[in-house]
Amino acid sequence: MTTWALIPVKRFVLAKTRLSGWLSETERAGLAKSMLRDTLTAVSQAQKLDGVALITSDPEASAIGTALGAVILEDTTEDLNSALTIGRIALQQRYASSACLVLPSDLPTLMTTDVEHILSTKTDDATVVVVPAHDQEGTNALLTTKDAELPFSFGPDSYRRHMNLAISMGLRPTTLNLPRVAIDFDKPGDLRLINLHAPGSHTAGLLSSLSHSEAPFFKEVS
Ligand SMILES: Nc1nc2c(ncn2[C@@H]2O[C@H](COP(=O)(O)OP(=O)(O)OP(=O)(O)O)[C@@H](O)[C@H]2O)c(=O)[nH]1
Ligand SMILES: O=C(O)[C@H](O)COP(=O)(O)O
Repeated sequence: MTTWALIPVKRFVLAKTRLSGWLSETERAGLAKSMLRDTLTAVSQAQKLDGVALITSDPEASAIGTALGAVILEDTTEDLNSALTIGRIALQQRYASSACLVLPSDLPTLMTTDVEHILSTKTDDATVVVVPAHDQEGTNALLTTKDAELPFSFGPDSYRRHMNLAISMGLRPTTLNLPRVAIDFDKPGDLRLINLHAPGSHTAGLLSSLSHSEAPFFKEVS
């Protein structure tokens, strides 16, 4: 089985809108870049992967991806689920990929061993593995295989939706609760988790540089 990771990256100027009440567009873009670097650094070292692809329309994200060894797929849709669907097909056609691990680009505490753990759960050609976000609402990792081509349904409450979709297709999806995969950074309160679990990460460094500013964000969460 040939397994690829597929990481979607939204244009940095549009990133982290849920933090827009606390951080400027420039700060949010910087945060998204740092998180991409952390995520990609962990994923690209996974021995069980045959390749890593980014799907994006952002030139800077493409440059970061290329520098860290990823293949770049162009996002012509600017819609997450459409982009992932196109990306999965492209990986099948160009690289004979038969399993696809989707990971968002905002997992600053992710470690390579977490990726290996998810991949070792793959038992056959009809495997679906879902790792929920720490709020048990989002999907922070989704492994699908060629005989279990779950349609992508990211968006609010996607964890439950992905599980229900898999069950409705007659599949038996596996849920993995992996604390470091579950930590994404969507809301101010998530900052505590990052400082606690990934003190040496690009993301923690960026956040510490921002904390010297007057951003009200840090006052609220400290
Ligand atoms: N290629 C691509 N990636 C996307 C798109 N929308 C979201 N993503 C990526 O999908 C993952 C989850 O993103 P979201 O939670 O929707 O967006 P976010 O920027 O992290 O946060 P919010 O703007 O607050 O929702 C991240 O890796 C995003 O960069 C899209 O339209 N195209
Ligand atoms: O499941 C999803 O759509 C993405 O992971 C986003 O969910 P989030 O709210 O956890 O970022």
